[in-house]
Amino acid sequence: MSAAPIEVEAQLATVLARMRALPTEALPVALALGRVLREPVRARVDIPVFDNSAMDGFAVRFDDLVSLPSRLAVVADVPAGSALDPPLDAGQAARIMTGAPMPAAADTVVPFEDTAGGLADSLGVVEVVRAPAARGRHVRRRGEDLRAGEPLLAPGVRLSPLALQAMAAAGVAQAIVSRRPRVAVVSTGAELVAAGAELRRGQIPESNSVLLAALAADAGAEVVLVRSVGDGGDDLVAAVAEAEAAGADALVSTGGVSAGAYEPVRTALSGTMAFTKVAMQPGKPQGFGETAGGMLLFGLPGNPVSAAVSFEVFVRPALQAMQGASELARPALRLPAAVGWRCPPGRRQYLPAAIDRADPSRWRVAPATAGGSGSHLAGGLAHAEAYAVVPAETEQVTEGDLVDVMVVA
Ligand SMILES: Nc1nc2c(c(=O)[nH]1)N[C@H]1C(S)=C(S)[C@@H](COP(=O)(O)OP(=O)(O)OC[C@H]3O[C@@H](n4cnc5c(N)ncnc54)[C@H](O)[C@@H]3O)O[C@H]1N2
Ligand code: MOO
Repeated sequence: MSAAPIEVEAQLATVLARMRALPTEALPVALALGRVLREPVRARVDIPVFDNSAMDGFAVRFDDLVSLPSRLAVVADVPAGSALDPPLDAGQAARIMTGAPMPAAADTVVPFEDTAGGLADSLGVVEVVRAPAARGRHVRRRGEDLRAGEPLLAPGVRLSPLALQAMAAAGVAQAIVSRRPRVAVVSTGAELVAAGAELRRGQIPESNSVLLAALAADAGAEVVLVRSVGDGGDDLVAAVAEAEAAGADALVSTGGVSAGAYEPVRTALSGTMAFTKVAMQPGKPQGFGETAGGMLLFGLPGNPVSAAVSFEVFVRPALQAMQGASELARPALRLPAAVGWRCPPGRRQYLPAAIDRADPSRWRVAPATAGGSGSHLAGGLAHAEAYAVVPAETEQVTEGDLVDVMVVA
């Protein structure tokens, strides 16, 4: 562990170089939320599908409204879903509802509100009292949003509820998406007991597996195994075998990668993982490798904040790449610091942070805890929604300095 630490980008490049895209699967659009699209989607139908009314009222010929009030004979009734296309002569109108197809003979819609009788007196003769501003008013044109065959979504997009709606509206029934990465989470440490259990001296609640399983699921993964093992390497090796048997694409462990006497990951997995010091705080010791069977191994440091930051910096981009996502990074902002804080010398700082939104036109970033950047300050994560990312050369952030912010919530 005496070699000089390597840059974050160098370690990330090592990780990403090993990534292979997972297989694809076809899913009904309604089940594709959060999946990464792997094939382009084109509209199958026009949006709107046909010229239709934007208002409840009357489909008319604009030329019939040159002098007001204008009395027109209502010769048809066209509800939404109707296939009718009633012919209209001069002086005739059709009652029409929002979303119903425009009669080919009409060019404009007059809402009920602009007639003398309104809905109550709408099947007989309509007296138009206010004219639409122009021909075509209140008519939604076929294909004005999107035409059948036009591109709708590109591969690499993670499907949001809005994107799913657009697909369905364009008549697309299924999406070709990435299979979810299968992730196993293994905490190591003899001191760890399940949260809520009685603690004897030396023991602490196990929290990293909760964190990492949630982060993995949030990154689109299926968590196939969660284990907490002691410091004996055998249990860890058994957990690795169990993860492979469960078909895991990646195993994310925490703890046991630094310089102590009992480091199960470093010792038991030394043949399959490389251990590195990375110039970041927290998250300095990192392990990464791959089993003979092709399961990726991420050996993250055990300190809770170190585990959280390491996941963001290395594991999340890797899971994104496996899914074929075009965007590997979290959204980034540059915000002024609300207060000053100290930074570790020579290591890029990832400080759990909260965003002060009091002034909507000037968000500011502040440390999530008063305690600063200690990697053991798990309680501070309760209020963290971002990391302030400060270059290795910076020793002090001063109030008002612009800081890079990685938004994670
Ligand atoms: N002599 C040195 N000691 C340490 C170095 C070093 O360079 N030289 N690096 C320090 C840094 S930086 C970190 S980070 C840690 C990483 O240590 P490990 O990855 O080996 O992790 P552990 O020692 O097992 O645990 C560290 C810390 O985190 C707590 N922990 C671990 N797992 C969990 C869990 N699942 N849930 C909650 N808390 C957990 C554990 O109790 C320890 O307090 O090493 C430094 N030491
Ligand atoms: O790298 Mo450790 O993660 O500083 O606490």
